[in-house]
Amino acid sequence: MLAVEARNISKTFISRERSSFYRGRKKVVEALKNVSFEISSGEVFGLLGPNGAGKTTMIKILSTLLLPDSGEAYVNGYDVVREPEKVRESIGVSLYSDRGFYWKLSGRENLLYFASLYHLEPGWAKDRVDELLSLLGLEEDADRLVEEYSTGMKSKLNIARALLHDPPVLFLDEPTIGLDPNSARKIREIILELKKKGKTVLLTTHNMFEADVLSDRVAIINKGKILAVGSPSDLKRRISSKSILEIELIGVKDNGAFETLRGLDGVVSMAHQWLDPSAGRVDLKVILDEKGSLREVLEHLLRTDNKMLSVKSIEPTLEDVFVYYTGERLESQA
Ligand SMILES: Nc1ncnc2c1ncn2[C@@H]1O[C@H](COP(=O)(O)OP(=O)(O)OP(=O)(O)O)[C@@H](O)[C@H]1O
Repeated sequence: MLAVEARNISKTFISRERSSFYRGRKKVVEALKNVSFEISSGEVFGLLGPNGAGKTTMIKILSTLLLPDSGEAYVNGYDVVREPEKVRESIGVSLYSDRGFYWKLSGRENLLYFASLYHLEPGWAKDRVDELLSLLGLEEDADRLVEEYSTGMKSKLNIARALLHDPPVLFLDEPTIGLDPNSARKIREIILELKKKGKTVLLTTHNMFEADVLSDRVAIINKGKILAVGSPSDLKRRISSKSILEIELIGVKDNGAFETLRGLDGVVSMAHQWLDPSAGRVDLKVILDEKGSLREVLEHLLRTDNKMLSVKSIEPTLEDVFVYYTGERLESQA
């Protein structure tokens, strides 16, 4: 059975820029362009893409918080536009941008308050809150004020709130962003625990490791378009006949030092990331097909006046799949 179905969803935002120079200039952003995908019941599905790719917009549409301009979407079989109440009963949502807790209440009091908003029967709600505090590992901090919570604790509380009414489908927007490695690992364990309980999870992330370890299937999204969908191993297999080089350079003045590589025979895609702009340190990924030559790439780079710190031939990761399809890195560039 399909838990989520999106068919040709498009969404454009029109806003006014507020810069003093271009006061009121109209800005049009096509956040989603004909996006389609399906998620089976019980699946963990990752939407992987960089900042601004359209991931949160997609989650907001599926959560009935935003209306699509065109296209159709169904959650748990219900139409997000025509049956929003039924959709809301079926989902738990944890949006990165909106934690919205009451800081002067404890974690437990917050959950009990939100349970009352969901009209959960008070006796049942108390047990449910205890169960969720334990699932999320928040028992010890349950009676502290939320204003004293760390970012990780607030993220866990956010997921607990999404689970209060025991919905079959969960939408988690960047569930581990800004967390220390331990808290991030804990959240990932919780997501896998939820999968074991039969929940369907749609998570958005710009972290390829997270998408890889958690998702049954991943959709790679960039600039409002889905570029590829498949299991992490499927996606990596699509580029397994290519050679992926990771080259670290120092003393690079500008992109011109490596951009000309694109013209070399056999270079199918490449993307860079500035590691330390003041020292000109750049991490460069180059994807070659069978016509490409490592020697030619290195000779080309040595002709410029930067230094090569390391060259590695690596196994494909989801980030390389992203580079292959977009010619960009997933992480932000300087
Ligand atoms: N309410 C809005 N008004 C105008 N533009 C918007 C609005 N919401 C989103 N956008 C724009 O739509 C695009 C997609 O944004 P969205 O938040 O969906 O991306 P994202 O993939 O979730 O990235 P991030 O992780 O940075 O939130 C961006 O260019 C964003 O600036």
